[in-house]
Amino acid sequence: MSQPAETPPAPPRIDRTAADAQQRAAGWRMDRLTSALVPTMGALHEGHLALVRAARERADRVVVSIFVNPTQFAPTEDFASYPRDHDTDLAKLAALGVDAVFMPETAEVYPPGFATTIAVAGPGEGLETDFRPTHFQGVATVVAKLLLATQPDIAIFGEKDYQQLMVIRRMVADLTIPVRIDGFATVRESDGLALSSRNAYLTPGERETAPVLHRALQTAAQAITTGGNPAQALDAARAALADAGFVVDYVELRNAETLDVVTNPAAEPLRLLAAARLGKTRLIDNIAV
Ligand SMILES: Nc1ncnc2c1ncn2[C@@H]1O[C@H](COP(=O)(O)OP(=O)(O)OP(=O)(O)O)[C@@H](O)[C@H]1O
Ligand SMILES: CC(C)(CO)[C@@H](O)C(=O)[O-]
Ligand code: BAL
Repeated sequence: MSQPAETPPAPPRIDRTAADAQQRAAGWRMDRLTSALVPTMGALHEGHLALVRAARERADRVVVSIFVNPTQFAPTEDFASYPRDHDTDLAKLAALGVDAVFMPETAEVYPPGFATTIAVAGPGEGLETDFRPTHFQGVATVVAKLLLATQPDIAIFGEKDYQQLMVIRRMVADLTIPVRIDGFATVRESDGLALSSRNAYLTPGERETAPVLHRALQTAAQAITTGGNPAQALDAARAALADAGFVVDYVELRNAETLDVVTNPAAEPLRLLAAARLGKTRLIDNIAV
C-alpha cells in the first residue's frame, strides 16, 4: 500500500520590517515558545543549512535573517557583486521548515539620518581589522539591530568567521543583550575547503588550490601541538601559501577566547587564524590547536 504523501512544511512567514518581526516575536513569547536566529547574508549553502538544523534542535521556532549589510563592506569590496538569490534561498529554508525569515530592505535597516555605530575593541582589534578596518563596526551594528528586531533566545554563528563570533560574544556581554550566542563548527568540502558564499568566485584552477589554506593551518597546528616553535610553524604556513599562489593577509596564533597575542602557548587555549587571497577571492579559515 502506498504511504500517504508527507505534507510539505508551511512556507516561512516573511517579515520585512523590524516592527513586524518584533510583533511575531511577541506572539511566540506569549505562546511560551523559544526561538533561535541564524543571521546570514543569503546565497545559502550547506554551512548555513547546518546552522539552521542546529537552530531547529535548540529552540521551538527558527528564524533566519537574510540581509547583505552594506556597512560591513569597504567601498573597494564586493557589496555590489555579492551573490544574491532570494528565491532559491527561500525554497531551501522552506524545505527545512524554517518558521520565519527576516528580510529587510537597506532603507529599513539604515533609514535617512542613521547615525549610530557599535565599535567593539578587544577581539575586534587586529587580524581582520588590519585589512578591513571598518568591517566589524558594520557587523556589530547590524547584528545588534537583527537581534533587536527578531528577539531570539539563541543566535547561532559559524566558527568559519571565528573573529566575528568573538566580536559578537563580546558585544552581547558588554551591552547585556538577553540572548545566548552559540558557535557552530565550520562545515567543509571533502578536501577541507571551508564552505563560503565567496567560493563561487574561484576559477576552476583556484578551486583546486584553495584547500591548501586549510592544509597549511593543519600542518602548523600539528607542529605546534608536537612541541614545535610556533613562530617557525606560522612562517612555514605563510611560505606554503605563497608557494601555492596565495597572497597572504595573515596567519596568526591567538588566544582562542580573547584573540589576544599568545604569551604562554602551553597554558592558553589556542586558535590559528588565517586570511589569504587567491586571485580576486579572499578566503578566511581557522582551526583549534
Ligand atoms: N562553512 C561554514 N561552516 C559553518 N558556518 C558557516 C560556514 N560558512 C558560513 N557560515 C556562517 O553562516 C553565517 C552567515 O554567513 P555568510 O552569510 O556571511 O556566509 P559566508 O559563506 O560566510 O559568506 P562569505 O563568503 O561572505 O564569508 C555566519 O555565522 C557564518 O559564520
Ligand atoms: C553576521 C552577518 C549576517 C552580519 O551581516 C554576516 O557578517 C555574516 O553573514 O557572517
Ligand atoms: N561572513 C562574513 C561576511 C563578510 O565577509 O562580510
